[in-house]
Amino acid sequence: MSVKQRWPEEQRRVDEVISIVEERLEVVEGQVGTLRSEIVSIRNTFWDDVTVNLEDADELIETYASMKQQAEVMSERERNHRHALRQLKSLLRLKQTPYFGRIDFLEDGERDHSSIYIGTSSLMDNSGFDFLVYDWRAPVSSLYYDYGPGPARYTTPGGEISGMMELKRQFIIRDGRIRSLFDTGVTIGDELLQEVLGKQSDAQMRSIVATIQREQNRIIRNETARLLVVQGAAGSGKTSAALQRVAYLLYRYRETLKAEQIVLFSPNPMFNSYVSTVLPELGEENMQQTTFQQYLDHRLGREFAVEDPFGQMEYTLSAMSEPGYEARVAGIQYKASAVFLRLLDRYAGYLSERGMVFRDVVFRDRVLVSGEQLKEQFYTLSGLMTIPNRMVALSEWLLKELRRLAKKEMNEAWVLDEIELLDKETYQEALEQLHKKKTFSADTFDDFDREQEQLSMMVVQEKFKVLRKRAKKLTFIDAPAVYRQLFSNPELASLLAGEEPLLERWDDICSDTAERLDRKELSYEDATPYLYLVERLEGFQTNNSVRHVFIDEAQDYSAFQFAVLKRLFPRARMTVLGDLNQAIYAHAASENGFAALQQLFEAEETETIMLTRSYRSTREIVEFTRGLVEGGEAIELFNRGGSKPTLTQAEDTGALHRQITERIGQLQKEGHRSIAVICKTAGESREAFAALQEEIPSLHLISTGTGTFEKGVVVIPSYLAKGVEFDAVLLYDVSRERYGHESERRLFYTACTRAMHELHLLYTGELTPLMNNADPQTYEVR
Ligand SMILES: Nc1ncnc2c1ncn2[C@@H]1O[C@H](COP(=O)(O)OP(=O)(O)OP(=O)(O)O)[C@@H](O)[C@H]1O
Repeated sequence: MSVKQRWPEEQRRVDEVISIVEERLEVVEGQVGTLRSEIVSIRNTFWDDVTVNLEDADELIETYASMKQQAEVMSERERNHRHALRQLKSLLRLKQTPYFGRIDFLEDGERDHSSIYIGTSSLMDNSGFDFLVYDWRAPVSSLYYDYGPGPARYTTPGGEISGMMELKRQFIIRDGRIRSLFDTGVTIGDELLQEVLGKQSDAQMRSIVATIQREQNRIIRNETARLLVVQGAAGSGKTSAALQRVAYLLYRYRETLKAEQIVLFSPNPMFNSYVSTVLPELGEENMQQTTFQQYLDHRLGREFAVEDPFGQMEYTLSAMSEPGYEARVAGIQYKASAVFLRLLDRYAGYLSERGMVFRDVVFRDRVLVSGEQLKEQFYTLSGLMTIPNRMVALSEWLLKELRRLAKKEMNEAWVLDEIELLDKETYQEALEQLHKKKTFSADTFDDFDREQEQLSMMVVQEKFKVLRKRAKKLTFIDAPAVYRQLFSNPELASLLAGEEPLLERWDDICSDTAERLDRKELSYEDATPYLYLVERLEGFQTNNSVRHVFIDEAQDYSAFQFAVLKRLFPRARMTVLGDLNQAIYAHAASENGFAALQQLFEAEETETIMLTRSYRSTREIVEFTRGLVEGGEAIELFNRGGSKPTLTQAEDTGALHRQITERIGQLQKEGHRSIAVICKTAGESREAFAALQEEIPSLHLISTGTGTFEKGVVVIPSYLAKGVEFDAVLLYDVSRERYGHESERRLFYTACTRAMHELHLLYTGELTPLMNNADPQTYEVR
């Protein structure tokens, strides 16, 4: 029987499942309603049911027990309510699309095959014994992703099960109706994928559970690696695989792993909003999402104005003719490298013996304990102790000193003045304390002196509070000066450099760095090395509750960033996803792939998975874009046809804008919903926006401050388009003037690879040399 003839039979099953879903929905809706009113009622009558009596200790205990009991009842109801709501949402999803796949599997040793239907969550039949739908994350479901018809096997907690897959069927079901049905011979048939990929993009990323590819499934279900490195071409599904992996882990370890124990580091806040719907769509809570910059701001933002990566990017892209440009770029590369990391490690070793810089402890413009004294004391502590342990010991020493100095301070004139200014209550309080201590008696003739002493001590202690607090927080370490020392003492720097010579332009880098530090500015390239040094001195901050860290766009991370993250999350496994062809930051030029990261883990703890096939863009777009980068021929394309990218030369800027406006109008007519005009920098984006806005009133300008991903027509700087995609992309002015440097190749490639269905390049004047290696057959000149 052909697959089409199977259609009515399959639709009948869909109907049956949906009617069961509807029955369940009715029950769960009732439960949700009842629980909700119970919670409201408990909230309203909370105090009625609590016996409040605060008269004596016994009554107090009883009151406490009664409140606790009431609170427990409440939290149990709330838990049940949350659970019922989850069930409700999952049933609502099943009602629309109960499943997307079916496999018939004959297990070895069995006579009959079982039909396994796979959907976004499990559904049991009314007997409670059989699954009408299996969750896509169940062990048996991996058969669907890993095999086509033929011998197949899967792993369960109890061992491996093998057998024969007799059928593999895919469905597109919407609103309870089967829209398409395919039987496939190979792993996940191309037809379904064609259909999914051919669609217009959304403002938010979609889940890919119905069409996960075999190599992506290896990423999603990996449970062995401590460090899982995914290197994949643009559009190969790295982010998608990462998000489905989060959903998988939450399912697989549902007893022990909570969403807040998973952190995703993304390239920018807009990207966070772009991916934030995938997990809820799969019925899971979102993991924590952040950016590395947010972490830097949190750690260093109080002390410095910390430059963000986009500030640095704008500089590297637009300040080429400024004096000092080359030196700064060389500095950016050096300061991100493993060589500089080793230098800082050696510096920490050096500081262990000499060269630490401490701040004076100042009180009322007087130095109470000088930085020199602290330094002397620090180096009397045993060198066998780590620096952070010595700092703790130093802090204890300082606290003792402060106690001693406080006594001395009591005799200072300012203390008397302060006492006179004390208000009545404070005065009274001090006397009461004195009574309590029983040092004050009516018949002693030195009562006045004691009273004065007590008051003086109180005044001084109060003023010293802040000094003690600072001592505990180790603020006596002058970390900016320690870091600055490296850039103001050339002998020290070359001593530490050892056999790994410093840059030729070291002097320029030094003056630039020192000047910025003096202005309380921390450039992006200095921020993480500085933080790393601080942590080497104070001890690494750790977060022990996080179990999984995901780093997307990892090619943009430096050796330092990885080192900090590894130490920050000592109990976490890491999943790191990146594409070296999209390494757009200046520092990446000197980096050797993910080598710096891999060095942080044992080789046997690390697994690497390559994704070579690009799913985002049409065949024509991939044929063009892969010609732009070295090694691009290794990128495989998914055979989804479209039109060739176009290249148009405009006579002047006015003509360029007219062309873009026309092209956008046409694309909109063709039904494309998300269209991006990608410019190189923020400045260029503003120019383009100003020129195009009048003709295209719905145009949005995206800048670093944009927090949510916008649908529609947008103008966006290239580096912010990272990780996201659009139905159609227009590259604004691909002239030699804009993209004249080899160092911009990866940025250019990244911008072009954002296009799903249409890519148009426009320019004025001379064409960028970055197009030189593109095969002219792969694009159309218009
Ligand atoms: N197995 C799949 N089934 C359906 N769609 C997929 C699949 N894999 C990837 N895609 C789609 O391909 C597009 C690119 O995916 P994604 O953004 O995850 O790739 P990426 O490797 O992170 O890309 P980039 O590095 O260029 O940002 C998305 O639209 C995604 O939905």
